[in-house]
Amino acid sequence: MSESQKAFPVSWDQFHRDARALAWRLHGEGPFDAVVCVTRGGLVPAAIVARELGIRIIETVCISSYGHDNKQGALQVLKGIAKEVEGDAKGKRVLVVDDLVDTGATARLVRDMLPAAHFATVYAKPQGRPMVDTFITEVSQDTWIFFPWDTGLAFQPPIRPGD
Ligand SMILES: O=P(O)(O)OC[C@H]1O[C@H](OP(=O)(O)OP(=O)(O)O)[C@H](O)[C@@H]1O
Ligand code: HPA
Ligand SMILES: [Mg+2]
Repeated sequence: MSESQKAFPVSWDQFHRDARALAWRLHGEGPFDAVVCVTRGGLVPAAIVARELGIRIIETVCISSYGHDNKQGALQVLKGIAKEVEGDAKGKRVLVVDDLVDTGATARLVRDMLPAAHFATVYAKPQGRPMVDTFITEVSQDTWIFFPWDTGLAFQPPIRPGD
């Protein structure tokens, strides 16, 4: 995260509520036969959505691009999608779940693999938003979202410095 970016910390509680809200919205879009989860960020929302919608076939597509410095590097597909989940219709009745879309590069790559799938994220930034079919909360492009699995409780200095 650079100094000009705003921080948007998300607690476990808030994330669960937002992922459940996503499941409610997706309930009207299905039915879906399988979930394809974009690891690793998509693992937690995929578990929540699959539980709510009664989907028991869960596949992963393993993609990495952002390092610990939160800078985007080249997209790397570490594992593709199994043929039996992809199906003949290139992802018809398949729900793809990720935690967020930022530039849209990851979503574009997965859409190329599964053009007929429904793509859902919990959060979306404006640049990547056109790549997503369903999302819950939009944040500005200059916001960095901090997920609960990446953070912990820490002292916060007061807004007004002093003692
Ligand atoms: O829209 P984009 O600019 O492509 O960014 C969004 C992607 O970046 C993050 O994944 P990351 O590559 O950091 O890997 P991770 O899920 O393992 O944290 C996030 O989970 C999305 O998958
Ligand atoms: O805002 C973000 N937060 C966490 N991971 C991310 N990967 C891309 N953008 C983000
Ligand atoms: Mg990811």
